[in-house]
Amino acid sequence: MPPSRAEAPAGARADARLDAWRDLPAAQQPEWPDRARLDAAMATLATLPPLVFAGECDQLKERLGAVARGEAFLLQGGDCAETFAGATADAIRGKVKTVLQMAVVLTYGASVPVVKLGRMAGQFAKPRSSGSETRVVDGESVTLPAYRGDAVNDLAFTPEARTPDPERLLRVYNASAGTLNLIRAFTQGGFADLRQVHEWNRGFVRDSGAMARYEDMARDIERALAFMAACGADPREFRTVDFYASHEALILDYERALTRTDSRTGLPYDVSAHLVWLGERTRQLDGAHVAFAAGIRNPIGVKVGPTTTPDDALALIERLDPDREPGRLTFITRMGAGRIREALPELVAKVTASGAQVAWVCDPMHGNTYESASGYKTRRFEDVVDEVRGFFEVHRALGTWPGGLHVELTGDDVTECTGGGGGLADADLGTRYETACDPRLNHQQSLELAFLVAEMLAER
Ligand SMILES: O=C[C@H](O)[C@H](O)COP(=O)(O)O
Ligand SMILES: C=C(OP(=O)(O)O)C(=O)O
Ligand SMILES: [Mn+2]
Repeated sequence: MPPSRAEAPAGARADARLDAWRDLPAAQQPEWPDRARLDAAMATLATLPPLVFAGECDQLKERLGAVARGEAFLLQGGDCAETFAGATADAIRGKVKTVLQMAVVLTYGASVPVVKLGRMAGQFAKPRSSGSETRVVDGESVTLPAYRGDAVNDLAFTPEARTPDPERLLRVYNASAGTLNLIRAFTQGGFADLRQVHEWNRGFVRDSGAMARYEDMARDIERALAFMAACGADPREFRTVDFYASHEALILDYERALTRTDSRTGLPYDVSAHLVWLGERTRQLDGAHVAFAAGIRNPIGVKVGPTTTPDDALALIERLDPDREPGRLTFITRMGAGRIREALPELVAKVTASGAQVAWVCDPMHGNTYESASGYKTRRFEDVVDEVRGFFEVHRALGTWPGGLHVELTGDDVTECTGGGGGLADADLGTRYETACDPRLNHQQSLELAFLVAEMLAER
């Protein structure tokens, strides 16, 4: 049926808003060699089914509203950069399992629901500090375009691999669809059963010497489960979990091609993920990314680094959440362990004083990256923990809610971050350094962080 005359102008207005970013400066966009091929790939994407349903985005928004009110805690985790080769059943299972294991421990510590959100099923594009990379190859200095994620080019250091290829964006769609399908199967099909997840945690604490100090908490969780069962809680209630998908909305052509009108409400949603976030490098108030995010109805995250002023934060709220909708806006702070205690208080205090209710989430990874003596990009587990501790201290002093944790992690036993109970040293980094971009916490470090944060939550 053709749209009624009354509806047509509204639709046209909505489209104009969704495309307003095209006239603005867009940071960190690939230099596609052939615009026509990009347009053809985007035309194909625009015909493909949504990856998520707008109603699910609304449900996540509601839950993030609870996070903002201090009634829930957010756990957001996954790779820095997903890769096509890494979208295997084992790797996906490992990440889902790690997030679920962490969530059980955090739920116990927080005594509120934990919202589970993967940096998964779409996290294929990366902003970079430099647009190019120089290496010495066969004694000669060679400079090529930087790797910008599998969405854009390939990690191999050759001119062919590093040339941006827009057809990769169709592979992003396919890899995201496959990943999301398996996540849904795992989390709805019995893999996520609370008793099973707890058994994994118990086994892990028992078998890993480094985790022995958490045995008491594991036993307490066991008792809580037995108590619930004794009270007659229906075990079927604990067989499934809601698990959402998120990624950085970096490549705006891709995000726009997957933006659709919700058939129920007529409102636009970016159906490439439940939540999308803007990065520290792309959150300019007059830039294309903020304009794009302003036009969609998904819950939105914004990374905020140590140079963010309270005025920046208030202006972001005005642009992205003018109606002060609960759960619409999450600030993901990434200050660095050395800066958080000075940089965060004024930001939180002024945003709170303005009456805006945002969710505050701690990314303790991106402010703590450095190059190790052995030449690997790494992070110290102790710095990660210290930043989270600073985050809790600041919120405690202000009487605000430390709403969640955003971490780069994998379920594999990689050696990318140093420290933790396993005592991973600088010299160990080369043993299994597999990330395509930033160093991730491995399975053990992730669980250890969850137990430590559960203690911080319980102390509140
Ligand atoms: O994941 C975040 C960024 O893409 C990453 O930290 C940038 O890393 P770079 O400084 O190596 O470009
Ligand atoms: C690019 C990232 O972070 P930030 O924008 O905070 O640097 C990231 O989350 O991988
Ligand atoms: Mn990263």
